[in-house]
Amino acid sequence: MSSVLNPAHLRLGVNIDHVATIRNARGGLHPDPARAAQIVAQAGGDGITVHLREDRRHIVDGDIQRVQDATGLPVNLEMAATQEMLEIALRHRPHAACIVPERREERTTEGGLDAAGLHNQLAPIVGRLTEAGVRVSLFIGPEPHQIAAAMKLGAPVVELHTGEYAHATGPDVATELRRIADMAALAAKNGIEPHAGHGLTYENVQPIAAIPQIAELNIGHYLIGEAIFTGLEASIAKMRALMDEVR
Ligand SMILES: CC(=O)[C@@H](O)[C@H](O)COP(=O)(O)O
Ligand SMILES: NCC(=O)COP(=O)(O)O
Repeated sequence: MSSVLNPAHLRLGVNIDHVATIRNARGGLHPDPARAAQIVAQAGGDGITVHLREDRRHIVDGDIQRVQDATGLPVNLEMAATQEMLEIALRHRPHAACIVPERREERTTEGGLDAAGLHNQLAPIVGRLTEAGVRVSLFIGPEPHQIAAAMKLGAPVVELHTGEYAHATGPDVATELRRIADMAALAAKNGIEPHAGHGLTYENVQPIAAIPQIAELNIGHYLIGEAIFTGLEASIAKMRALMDEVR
């Protein structure tokens, strides 16, 4: 059976950006994101995610190759839809590239990509990456018109932004969860592999992990934060166990 319809194993991509945030606080080499990637592999992570931001606030250009060389795990490069990032992605040819919206002044990626409104800007980027053998993903909000736009662009993957779910309280939690579940089902029905991520924690991961069509979660900030207290291997193992409990 296709992995879109029944992903046997919910993959965990670990975003190691914030290892670089700590490194950059002192401008040296420690802690090294490449070493973090090796620990992700030891801990049973299925992939490494890095977001090369235009302002290089965490991962920097030289990290990409070092992270790619550190393990045999697939690397998912998150990138803005710019010529500069396209050239970098084509040079490194990661397993996957997830196109994300970026605003320099934002604290984090606050919403999804407007794949519908940016069709003309995204189409050549999706095309060039696809030709280069890179699996393209679009980081979108859980909205039907964004799934339709991803279909029109021929993206094989969408990553549903879980930030609004993660920040919701009271009855809004169920509403946000339903939006994500419905859009995961819609994506899968249309042959697009749904992933999810942003703001996921030990407390909120299980309802998302239980959505049967979702094939991969990308989790970063919380895992790196927990690693300060328990170690990176232990924080990943605990997240993995929580995901496995519901699949
Ligand atoms: C797109 C996304 O969600 C990630 O890139 C992740 O959150 C990285 O951290 P910052 O958003 O804090 O840069
Ligand atoms: N695409 C989401 C991601 O990579 C991790 O987001 P977060 O867990 O750092 O919020």
